[in-house]
Order: sequence, then C-alpha cells, then structure tokens
Amino acid sequence: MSEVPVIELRGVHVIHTSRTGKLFRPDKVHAVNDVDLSISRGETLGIVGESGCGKSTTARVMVGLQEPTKGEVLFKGKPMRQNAASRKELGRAISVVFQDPATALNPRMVVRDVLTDPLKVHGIGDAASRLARVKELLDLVGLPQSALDVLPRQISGGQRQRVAIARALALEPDVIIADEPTSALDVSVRAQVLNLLTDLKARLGLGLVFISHDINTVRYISDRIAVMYLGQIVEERPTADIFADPHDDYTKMLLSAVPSLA
Ligand SMILES: Nc1ncnc2c1ncn2[C@@H]1O[C@H](COP(=O)(O)OP(=O)(O)OP(=O)(O)O)[C@@H](O)[C@H]1O
Repeated sequence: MSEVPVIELRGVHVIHTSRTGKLFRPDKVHAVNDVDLSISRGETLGIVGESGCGKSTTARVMVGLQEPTKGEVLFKGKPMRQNAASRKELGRAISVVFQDPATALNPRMVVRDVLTDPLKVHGIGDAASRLARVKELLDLVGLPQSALDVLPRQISGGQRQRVAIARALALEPDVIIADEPTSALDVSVRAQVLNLLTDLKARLGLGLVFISHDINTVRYISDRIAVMYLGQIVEERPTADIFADPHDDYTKMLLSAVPSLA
C-alpha cells in the first residue's frame, strides 16, 4: 500500500512493572519486544498468538493508551503526541471493539444514547443530524430501528457486539482495532460478526486490526498476519503465504492445532 500508514510501530518495546509471587516482589514483564507493525486504510492485519503473548498491550500502544518503554509510534507519519488535541484526533481516527460487549457497553444506556454519545463528545451535528447518523449506523451494522430504545441486556450477545461496532464506526474512523471481538460470542453468531467486519471494511475502506488467539479466525478475515510469541512478532506475511509455507516453528505449531472457528 503506497499511502502513509495510519499507525506505524517501529521497534516498540513495552516493559510492564508488576508485582508477582507471594512476597509481592516487583517483577518486570517484557510484554512487547521490538515490534514493527503498520496498518493502512483498506487492509486487515491479523495479530495472532496465545494468551499473554502481548497482543492486547500492542493494541493499547496502537490506540495511544500505552506509552512504549522504547521505540516509536507514528500516527499518519508523525509521532503520536500525547497532547489533548492529538488525543481527540486519535480518538476519532482509531476506534476499538473489545472482546465482551456486555462489559464494554454501559448497561444503563439505551442504544440510541450509546451511539449518540461519541458524536456529542466530539461536538458533531445537532440533535436531528445526530439521530439521522445513529439510524444510519444501525443500518450499517444490520440492526433494526427498533433497537434504538433497548438496553444492552435486552438484546443478544451478537446484537450487542453489533452495537459496539456501530459505536466504533460513529466517528468515521480510519482504523478499527478489534481485540478478540468474537471470542465471547456463541459459535453460531461468530461468523456473522466476522462477515459484518469484512463487509464494513470493504464498504467504508477502513483499516482493520483483528486480534485473536485463533489462527483460523484470523485467516478468515486478514490480508496479512503477524504471529506473536512471547512479545515478539515471529513472522508477518500475507495470509495465503503463512498458510502455504509457514516459516517459524511457532506458526507451524499453531497451524497444526485442531481447526476451529473459535
Ligand atoms: N498492566 C500490566 N501490568 C503488568 N503486567 C501486565 C500488564 N498488562 C499485561 N501484562 C502482562 O504482559 C504480558 C502480555 O499481556 P497481554 O495482555 O498484552 O497479552 P495478550 O496476548 O493480549 O493476552 P490475553 O489474550 O490473555 O489478553 C502478560 O504476561 C501479562 O500478564
């Protein structure tokens, strides 16, 4: 892709200082170790690896929520500054969809308010144009207009994740970062949510970072896959190449695991 990536990580390290063990001895976890990654509009990057390999920490760096211990994070070619103006710009350009919509959505807010909230926070439109946008968002994610006045607990897990995706789309982001977005859903609706994300990416020209522990799910949706192991990217190549000819032993191990749509 010739355009400047929306997000670029160069030689990023994150060392968490945590307290572990019975003596609460301070410990350091090298969660992200020398990671280079980029994401542009119109492409899907999959990040795959087992629990604890550093996927979520990498996602937090990409969104600007986690400062790297070392290395550079570029936003549209410039250092991701931490001042208020750029935080707001970042918030518009990069959205996140989390694993569990039951906890990601405020249980006391009806869908209309969940979707209006980002528009209000960013001072976009008046009441009438915001409502029009909210209705358009429901259409985009395949929810009926009758969903406007329901609470998250009154709809299914798959529908809640559609609401979370609609909220992520509200500000017309360049990139959506989806961290295990199908893992908390019933198997029967996982494929629907994956199809929705693929469709939205194509229709809106978004960049999508799709994070999962399951290489088959990542395969289904990604143009490129970065395989993470113990904080490092052990290989990153087009999806078809990874499956046809995995280079790294860890990738081979992931591919030999039981196929599933987890
Ligand atoms: N805030 C933190 N303080 C201390 N250690 C942390 C913190 N966040 C993550 N870690 C540690 O960093 C490592 C990477 O965690 P991370 O959540 O990024 O991995 P992950 O691949 O997303 O795992 P999971 O899928 O289980 O969320 C783990 O060893 C984790 O325990």
